[in-house]
Amino acid sequence: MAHLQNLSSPYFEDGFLPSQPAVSRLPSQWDDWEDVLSEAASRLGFDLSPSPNGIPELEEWRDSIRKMPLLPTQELCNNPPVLLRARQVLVFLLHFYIHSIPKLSTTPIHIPLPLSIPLRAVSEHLGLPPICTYSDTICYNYSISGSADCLEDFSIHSTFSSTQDEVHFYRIQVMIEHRGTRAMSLMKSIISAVNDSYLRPTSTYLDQLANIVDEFTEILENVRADCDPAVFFNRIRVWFPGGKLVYDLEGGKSVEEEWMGSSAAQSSIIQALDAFLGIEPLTHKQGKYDVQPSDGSRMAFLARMRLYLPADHRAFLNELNRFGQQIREFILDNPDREQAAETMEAYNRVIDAMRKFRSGHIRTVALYVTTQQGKGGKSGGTGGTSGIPFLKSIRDQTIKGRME
Ligand code: HEM
Repeated sequence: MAHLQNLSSPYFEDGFLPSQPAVSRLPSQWDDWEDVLSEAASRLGFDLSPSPNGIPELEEWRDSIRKMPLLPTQELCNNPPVLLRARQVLVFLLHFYIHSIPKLSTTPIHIPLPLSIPLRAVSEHLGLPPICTYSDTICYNYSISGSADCLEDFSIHSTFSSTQDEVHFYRIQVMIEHRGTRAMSLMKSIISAVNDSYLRPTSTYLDQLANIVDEFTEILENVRADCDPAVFFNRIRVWFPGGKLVYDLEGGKSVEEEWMGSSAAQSSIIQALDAFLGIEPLTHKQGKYDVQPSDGSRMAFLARMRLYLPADHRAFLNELNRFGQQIREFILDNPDREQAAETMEAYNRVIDAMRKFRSGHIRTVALYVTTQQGKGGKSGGTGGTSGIPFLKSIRDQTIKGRME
């Protein structure tokens, strides 16, 4: 059997959170960005929410973006924690900018040079699109104080709405990614056991992996403790969507691009589980609920969401996906049928845990999105999907991954 996986990958040790978390403020050279961001949070966060008419009185704030000096990015690229904060500040400025503009016509929004140029340079360096992603709201937006045992140990650097609800919403996701580190190290042990053709340790580690996914479900359901569904729906998620944007470039040029918004569908740890279990051909298969951008390109939603992960994560997940096919064959074709049956049971427990996670997630979306829509909001997910019907289709595909 081919040994496909490079076990020295740092993702098996550190998970997908950066090994050095982002700093909470950029050095003074980039004060212009930080100051305009603080200004946005204080003006936009507390009592204003974006509406179809935008927030015309914030024209003055938007003008300060246009008048910012064009700051350099070269030095940022040599200092990862500072680079990650720069990326996060720039995408938050971008989303404050685009979602505060009155949407009176369908004309794409121009992103002014002082924002567009550094944002595109930093994004290119990280292999991320020039739009807000899950990495920005979650992975580059926290620091740990304490032992990381409880949500309060995670400090969140920036929010759109300046609400505690948004802080809690982000903390839930940071904690899942943080616990994901243990999932990644178990995946490494399983790959190693499979490479050595050991069935028994494979079962033990699969059982432990199922427990971690169960823990994800518990953490997810705790979102209700401190994030009010109406606040989430009306004041938080409204900042996440992407759109068709025209990024100004030097020399009077510009480029028009369409990007989807930030969604936890861009979580590397959940994508890693699908890849590792070999169920990507099911969950990443094109289906009737996949949203497609207006450029005519067709792709399954979760496969498209992978394009919103940092380039290094994408490359790693593609490799992990090849292992996923291998673990299924290892169990199905193993000559030791008795022990293989036990391992299959353990594998199915992980699939069941993923199903439970996705069912818990659907209940959460029903409360935070569907119920709120009934109160007059706009439908669908921030990634542009139909929401529940799409999520149910992914959950049902997950169950098909069970081995008999
Ligand atoms: C208030 C809480 C949440 C709401 C309202 C919510 C909403 C949604 C929606 C509407 C989608 C569909 C895709 C889109 O259009 O964006 C989605 C997808 C997804 N969300 Fe959430 N979400 C929440 C919390 C979480 C958390 C804490 C996680 C954990 C990392 C998570 C993980 C995912 C994943 C992995 C997908 C892709 C579908 C799948 O793999 O099953 N979500 N979410």
